[in-house]
Amino acid sequence: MVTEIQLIGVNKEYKGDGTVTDALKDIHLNFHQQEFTAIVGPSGSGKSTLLNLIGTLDKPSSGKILYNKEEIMNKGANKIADFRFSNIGFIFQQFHLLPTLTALENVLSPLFSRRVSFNKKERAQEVLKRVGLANKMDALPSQLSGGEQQRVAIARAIVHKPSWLLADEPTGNLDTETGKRIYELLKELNEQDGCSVLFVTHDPNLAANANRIITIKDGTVISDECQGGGT
Ligand SMILES: Nc1ncnc2c1ncn2[C@@H]1O[C@H](COP(=O)(O)OP(=O)(O)OP(=O)(O)O)[C@@H](O)[C@H]1O
Repeated sequence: MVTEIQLIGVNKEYKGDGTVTDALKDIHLNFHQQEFTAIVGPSGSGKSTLLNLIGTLDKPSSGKILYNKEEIMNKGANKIADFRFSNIGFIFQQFHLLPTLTALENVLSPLFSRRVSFNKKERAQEVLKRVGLANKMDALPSQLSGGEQQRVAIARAIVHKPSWLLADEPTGNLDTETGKRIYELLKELNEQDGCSVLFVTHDPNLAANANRIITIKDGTVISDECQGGGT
């Protein structure tokens, strides 16, 4: 299990149409197991880029990211995918559910073609119950509210038992009250199930309740504050 993630001198540039965007510049950060961290900053400051790099969805242009002191992105594509499957769950603002699959099938989808030590269907049912959707397993995404869809997406993100949950504006598409409940669920997964959580948010109230707040501006970390225990 990955207990520590270290970013050492990480840069990310995007090249295209003759322009180069320096999305992240010389980032040095350490993340530890069971932290509950908010990443904040203005639009375009590099928050999603940071999350994608930590989640092995993309490679730094230079610098290193170490997982328990090991570099993963220099391995082959299959090894990287296996690593991601074992360790990381993603949650997005837009939910990204497959519209023709039921809630249960959506939650099962990361397990297709994967060999696991548990019963897939039982595990999917268990995580749907865990997020409060025991009575919606057979519903299609179109039959669910935004908050319920995000719960399905969270169940899908944790079905393979990752130790790190990376959430890119998980409440960005939800009204304040629903967003708060989704936030509470992430907090519960952190405190009760031991998931490390890194989440990007524009909501200062949600960020204020995290244990650690990292502020990014123009691709650099301008502050990194730990606070005693959150709520
Ligand atoms: N695939 C890409 N190709 C080119 N430029 C990109 C790409 N992805 C992001 N960028 C640029 O990199 C910078 C950082 O983008 P990023 O999405 O990480 O910011 P963000 O802080 O998450 O923004 P927001 O809060 O608006 O989602 C921006 O200038 C953006 O335009």
